[in-house]
Amino acid sequence: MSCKWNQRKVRDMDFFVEFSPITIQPQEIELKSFEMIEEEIGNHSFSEEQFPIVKRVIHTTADFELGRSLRFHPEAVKAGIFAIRQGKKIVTDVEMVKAGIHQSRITHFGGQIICHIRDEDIVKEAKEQNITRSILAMQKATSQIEGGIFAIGNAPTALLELIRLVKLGKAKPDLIIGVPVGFVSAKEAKEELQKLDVPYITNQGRKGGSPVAAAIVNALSLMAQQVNRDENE
Ligand SMILES: C/C1=C2N=C(/C=C3N=C(/C(C)=C4\N[C@@](C)([C@@H]5N=C1[C@](C)(CCC(=O)O)[C@H]5CC(=O)O)[C@@](C)(CC(=O)O)[C@@H]4CCC(=O)O)[C@@](C)(CC(=O)O)[C@@H]\3CCC(=O)O)C(C)(C)[C@@H]/2CCC(=O)O
Repeated sequence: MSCKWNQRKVRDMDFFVEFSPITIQPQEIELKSFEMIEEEIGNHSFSEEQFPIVKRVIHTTADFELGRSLRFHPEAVKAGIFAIRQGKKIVTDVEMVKAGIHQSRITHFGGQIICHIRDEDIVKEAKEQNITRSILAMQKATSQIEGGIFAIGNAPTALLELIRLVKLGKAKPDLIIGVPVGFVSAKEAKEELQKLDVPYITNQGRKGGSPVAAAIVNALSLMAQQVNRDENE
């Protein structure tokens, strides 16, 4: 499908929506969405490499304020793309993040997505210790893998524990995607993350969530694929 063809289709979208919504192709809907996001976002200071991630988060949430609240460590995008292309593991805090990640784009590079929140040992130990499963799941993941991408979209305690483990030298992630949502400790955990000298992608404030974390990984995996294509040309 050529680019010109796509652009014409997008311009013709109003016609399709009005007269024949059933004929709209999924790709066309996504293209139209991204066109609308670019039109509506206005001035911003995100770099060329950061902007595709911002756009995908807005696309997922329809929330410009959330998109604009994203914050990037200067090395974050490069580190994320590199880790995916190296087939590094992706650790998620909850199953919702794992489910939202475009799996084949990760496995294509030899990568794997891991989530320990439902592991029997984690459930049992959390009850015994009376602490969150999220904390224990992070401890388990960091004890088993070197580097990797940690994508946290739900649990503030997962992010706080990961930060603690990094500070102790017990974890050295290639990238931390820290966008937990909510009222208790979510905002504060993200502020702490921005003090670390580890590549991170986060946002300011209470907003976030599993779809946001998954969207960020998906944007990075698309970019990793593009780098591969560019190198093979
Ligand atoms: C405090 C927690 C919050 N959870 C939120 C929102 C959602 N959580 C869903 C589900 C199904 C799960 N949440 C747990 C991770 C569970 N949630 C918590 C904890 C109590 C503590 C986490 C923390 O403070 O860091 C956490 C339990 C734990 O021991 O870690 C989950 C494990 C609960 C469970 O089933 O036992 C579970 C994840 C299960 C899995 O992946 O297998 C929701 C889908 C619930 C819903 O809305 O129906 C939802 C998902 C939101 C998202 O985008 O991910 C909050 C609101 C974020 C809240 C944290 C903030 C707050 O309360 O202020």
